[in-house]
Amino acid sequence: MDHKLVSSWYNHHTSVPQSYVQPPERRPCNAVLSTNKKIPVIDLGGQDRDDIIRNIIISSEEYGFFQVVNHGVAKDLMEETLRIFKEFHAMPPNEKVIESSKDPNGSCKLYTSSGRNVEDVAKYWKDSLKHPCPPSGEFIQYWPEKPEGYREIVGKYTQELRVLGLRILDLISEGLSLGPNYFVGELSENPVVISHHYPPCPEPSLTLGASKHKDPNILTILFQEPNITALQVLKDGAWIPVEPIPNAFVVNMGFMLQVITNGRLIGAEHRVITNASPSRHTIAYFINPSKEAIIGPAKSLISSTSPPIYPSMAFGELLQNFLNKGPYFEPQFRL
Ligand SMILES: O=C(O)CCC(=O)C(=O)O
Ligand SMILES: [Fe+2]
Repeated sequence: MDHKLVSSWYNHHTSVPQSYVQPPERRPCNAVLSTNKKIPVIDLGGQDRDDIIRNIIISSEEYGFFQVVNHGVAKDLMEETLRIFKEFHAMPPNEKVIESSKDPNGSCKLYTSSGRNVEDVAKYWKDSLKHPCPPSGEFIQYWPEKPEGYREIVGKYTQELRVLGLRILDLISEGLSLGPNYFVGELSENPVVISHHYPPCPEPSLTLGASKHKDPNILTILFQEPNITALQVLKDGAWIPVEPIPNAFVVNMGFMLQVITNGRLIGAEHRVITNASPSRHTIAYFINPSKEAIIGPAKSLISSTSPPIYPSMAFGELLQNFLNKGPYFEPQFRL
């Protein structure tokens, strides 16, 4: 694995290897960019709870994305966590492999490109470290021990992100009248954290850091490094760049939330472009259900005038279908 990591070889190249060149229709240089739309920003510290809920629902219906400020996660903890992940990706390749291979069952994983067994038409300019981070503390013995302080800092960060995630889901369930604690328990039991590293790329116009995709989960909370714009959200055929705001988080709905809300909130498609410099790091916190949790339209959202548009299925099975069939899955899955 170590020689395959983009970070291990990118600085020996002045052009991108052919296997990283995207087909013309996917290249950032041929993309239509949105000129007048912006991802909404929501102040979670605002006084008017109803107003916050209204903004969250409108943004989730319209964009499937919003950014949050005054979210309650300490700036120092965000910076510390970003620092520790940056240090991880800067370690020698063999050390990164050792630190991320402690679980024989592979719960903690260091991968490059999409991490899928079957590659897409072209590879992606990215290395990622991924592991579960459940509130029970299970799996922590398989997390990296280096850089020093990793487990303590990432443990603290993921606990705080869980609090924030459940708070946002609570506001969503109130906004949609799903009833209290709708997402507490099996719908949010299996969170995962991924630290993405997008090294500098000599030909950003030809490459992508991550493909166009919907997240296959309930909700994602992303911390992106300031000053580098690379995340783009697809709306009405044009890409909206998600400008980083210092100390803000980007929040997006996953496909499972789209199903639960019977298509009312959208799991928007998004992708990541590359930059000539500097390198970019992001931290994605994914709220995932347990494998057995049944994902289907919430009963309170369906009626004779609003029938279910999706069937119900165990998360494990739904995820497999979603990952195996890719973009063809969603139209097939509709009732
Ligand atoms: O790194 C980013 O900007 C986005 C990552 C992402 O979309 C994901 O992990 O699903
Ligand atoms: Fe994503």
